[in-house]
Amino acid sequence: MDFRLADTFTDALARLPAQEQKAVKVSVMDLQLDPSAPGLQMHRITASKDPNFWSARVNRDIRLILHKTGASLLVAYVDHHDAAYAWAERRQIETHPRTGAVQIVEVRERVEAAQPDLARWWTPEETTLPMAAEAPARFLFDGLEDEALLGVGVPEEWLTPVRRTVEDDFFELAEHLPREAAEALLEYASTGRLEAPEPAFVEADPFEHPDARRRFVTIDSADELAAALDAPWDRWSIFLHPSQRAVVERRYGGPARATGSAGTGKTVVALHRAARALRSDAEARVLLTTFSEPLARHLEAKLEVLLAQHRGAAGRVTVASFEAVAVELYELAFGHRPRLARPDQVEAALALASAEVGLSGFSQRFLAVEWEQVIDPRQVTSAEAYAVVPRLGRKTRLGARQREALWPVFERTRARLEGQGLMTAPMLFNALADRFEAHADKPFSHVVVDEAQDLGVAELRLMRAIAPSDGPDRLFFAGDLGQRIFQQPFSWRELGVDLRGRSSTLKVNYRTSQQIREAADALLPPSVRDVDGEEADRRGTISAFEGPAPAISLFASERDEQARVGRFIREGLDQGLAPEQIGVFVRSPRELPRARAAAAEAGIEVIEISGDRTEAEGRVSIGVMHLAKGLEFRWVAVMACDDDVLPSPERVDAVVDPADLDDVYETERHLLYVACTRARDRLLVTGLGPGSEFLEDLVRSLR
Ligand SMILES: Nc1ncnc2c1ncn2[C@@H]1O[C@H](COP(=O)(O)OP(=O)(O)OP(=O)(O)O)[C@@H](O)[C@H]1O
Repeated sequence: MDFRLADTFTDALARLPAQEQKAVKVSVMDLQLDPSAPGLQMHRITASKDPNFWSARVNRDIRLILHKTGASLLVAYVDHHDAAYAWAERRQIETHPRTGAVQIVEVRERVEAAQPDLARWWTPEETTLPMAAEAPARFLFDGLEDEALLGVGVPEEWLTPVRRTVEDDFFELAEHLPREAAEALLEYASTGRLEAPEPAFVEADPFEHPDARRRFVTIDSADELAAALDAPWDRWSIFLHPSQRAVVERRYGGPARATGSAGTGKTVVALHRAARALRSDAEARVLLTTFSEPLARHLEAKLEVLLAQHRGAAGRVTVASFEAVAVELYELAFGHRPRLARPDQVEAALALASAEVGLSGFSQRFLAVEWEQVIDPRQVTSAEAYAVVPRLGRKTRLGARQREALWPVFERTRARLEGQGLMTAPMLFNALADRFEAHADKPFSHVVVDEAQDLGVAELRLMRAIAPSDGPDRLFFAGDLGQRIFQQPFSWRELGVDLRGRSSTLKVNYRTSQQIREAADALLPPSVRDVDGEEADRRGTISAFEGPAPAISLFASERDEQARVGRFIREGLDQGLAPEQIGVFVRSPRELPRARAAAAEAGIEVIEISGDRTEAEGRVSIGVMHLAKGLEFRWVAVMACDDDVLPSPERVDAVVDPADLDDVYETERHLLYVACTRARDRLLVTGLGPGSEFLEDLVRSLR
């Protein structure tokens, strides 16, 4: 007999107090060992339309709800006695006649009995369209055939309510529908496209249908059960969206990538891929890497959840930032720690070299950009190499003469840094890439990279060099081109990382409400292509839940702005949020005092997000937008979006190549997008009037 858990059970378990959770876990473990479990005093729930629902006694008050058939025992729910019975009486578990997926379906009569006002959904003749003052309401799905609605998993009994849904009712209705149906309808409501039905899943076990697997998990061992019961609040660790699962389970013959807008679960997919490599291959040595150490620590904590019952696996995985892993590998390979040059040391070396050579006609700024974007990452180490290096995307053309004149400056700069025993980060990555490219013996069997949009040329070379180039699933990248804030675009294919046919886009946003996501998406083009022509398309993305629209306010003075953000923070705290569930972001350190002042207005302590820490109990997190990446908060305020703050005037002024201006604008937009998409439930964007030009797109999306 198959033993299964439903997400409705793990969600309900997560809501119980710790003591009761413990008792429930013991009962569920007993049940797995012996499905007849006489100690649990099972009773059929006769008031349910579904004859297979049973209750099982955990203690005097708590009841498990089980769904038993000849072939399957499903733990469906848990709650206090009356609430548990009411849950089962209101539902039935059935295989959808068209899709073939098992669903938990709410029974019409019970819904009507519990919420009489919803009876209107089934009485179309009485449903009249409410008259709105501005836009007249309309039935959202009136034009769809039954067959189309059934094809996306709408239960038969719910066809009428779906047909009669008006916009204001939609999210309430969606709560009652299986997720696959709600998502398909939401996509239809926002794009006018209804996904084509999959061929029905007739032969196989209906619990194995991809839509069933997002809510039911089959448990094969006591270890698996313990892992699921230990972290019931980490839904992502067990229940994946079919599009996530497809990427997690696919066997890739070459490097592969998952893209998707912020919050679609790219990190979740990266974590599952790393865990899968570790579990499926006892010899695997996996690198899971991302762009900063705090994010690496977040990944590590989450990976622990996935590997809770695979103790041996933990010793075979390294979780570290791009730079930290490079430093560690360098030490192992060369026997000493690299000393990394600070930006001011590089600038000083360039200035000295330029003076020594007597270079004229090129600004200091030009030299710095040429070094940062061409010479250093592309490891140009000779005049001959510089003469032919492609200066991708640079609009300032450099003829042979000019390159000849410039080369001695870069040569001396490199020599000076080396003489001081210093390396830049790209030098470090390239030195290691050279070393490992030449060796058949690689430090890792699998490399999984999160935040891959911010890999530079040298980092990508390194990632490619430290895992074998043959064999499946060696290199996996998760990233969103719309969140690129550090690196210039370049061709991955030119570096031997060809993603053609192995790039997938995730479309369901689990983090951010529909309203916040729609506003933030307005900051970016709907679809972008990378240098190699691979498309990342944000169209058709939907959020798993809805909430209030974001608020955008401009003020005449910083004091007024701070008072508004202070009230926002206080409101969150008064509504029961923990301070660490609130984040406040600004463009640069110069604006941080404004965030501090706002928190002071709310009478709450802050922690400043840094390279080492992102949150602290009892404190609101404040930080610059660059460090917002990968984080999430229930409520977010993005402050100081003034017209002379965003885009950063320093960056705009420093542009020497006209091509860079577009890139500065693009990455400044990305920063605002990253900051806004950290919000789960509420977003407030503020600034001094007239405000950043980027706010116009946000405002337009709210009209
Ligand atoms: N299948 C799932 N079930 C439940 N929650 C999920 C699922 N997938 C993702 N989430 C949750 O959604 C949120 C966003 O996921 P994640 O951080 O993986 O997204 P992302 O695409 O990497 O975001 P970003 O681009 O902003 O870094 C997280 O809180 C995560 O736990």
